[in-house]
Amino acid sequence: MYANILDGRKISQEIRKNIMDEVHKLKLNYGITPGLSVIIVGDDEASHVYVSMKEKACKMVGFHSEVYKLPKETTQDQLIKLIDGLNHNDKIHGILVQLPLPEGIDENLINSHILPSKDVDGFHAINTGNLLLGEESFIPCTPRGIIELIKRTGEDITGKHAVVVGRSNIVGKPVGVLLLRENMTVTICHSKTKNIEEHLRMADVIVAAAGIPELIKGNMIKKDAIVIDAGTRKVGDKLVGDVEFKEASKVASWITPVPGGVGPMTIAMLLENTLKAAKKKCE
Ligand SMILES: Nc1nc(=O)c2c([nH]1)NC[C@@H]1CN(c3ccc(C(=O)N[C@@H](CCC(=O)O)C(=O)O)cc3)C=[N+]21
Repeated sequence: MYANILDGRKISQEIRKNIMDEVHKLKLNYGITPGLSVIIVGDDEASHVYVSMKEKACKMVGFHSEVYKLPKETTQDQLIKLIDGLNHNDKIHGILVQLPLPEGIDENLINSHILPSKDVDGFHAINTGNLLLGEESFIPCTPRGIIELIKRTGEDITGKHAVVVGRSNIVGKPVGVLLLRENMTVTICHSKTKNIEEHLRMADVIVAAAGIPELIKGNMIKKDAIVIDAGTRKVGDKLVGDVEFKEASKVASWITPVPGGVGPMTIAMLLENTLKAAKKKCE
């Protein structure tokens, strides 16, 4: 094993500890307890696991947490009514609708009903637009977590080449914008890219967000690259990333494990975004 491990579990614990202290101060000085509502529709097993992890994380840092578990037959109108109520609820500072939503529900439409100031996922068009413009906004949790991990390497990435694999609205696109903000040269590859391997071999930083288990092999990675793996898929009873970890860790300088890398950071950033939303109340 050559690479250094970017331990997302450990880093997220540090972040959570800081959040706990901040929550304590917020309660003491302003009587505010940060509140997060998570809405989940349908019975996708993995989604329910993620949502209970979020709920647990909220409780651990002293947030008020509400989870709305709705049946898969829930209509768009019912969802919008629930969101409207939460928009007006002073106890709730952050609202998150777990994705993916069942077929027939328009995710962008649903997200557009969340008040931008409570949109802790950063998926509302206003936050997405402000991110692109470089204005103050809520930044999506996984991309934020990825940048945080890259910063923790201590390496200077200015002017270096980042290759993102995946162009989703949740990870690929926003992380591309954030890497650009860090002054990297950014290539975004996707399922239609003709020569992914060629791009990958030039990368100083690889962000894998394709959702294809072990798509990226060790021989596609430049020596001493930083490799961030945002893929998580269950293969049998094992959680597998987009990177073939064993081979990749022989060439990369830094690498994230799956599990224990990007996943825990996503949740830590959700807590940070919710804390930020609550703090806005004391300005
Ligand atoms: N509106 C919305 N916001 C999201 O942030 C969102 C979403 N929808 N839909 C699904 C994805 C996925 N996601 C993860 C969060 C934590 C882990 C995580 O902590 N994973 C653990 C392992 C978990 C396990 O054991 O299954 C790890 O990587 O160590 C993974 C995935 C948030 N997402």
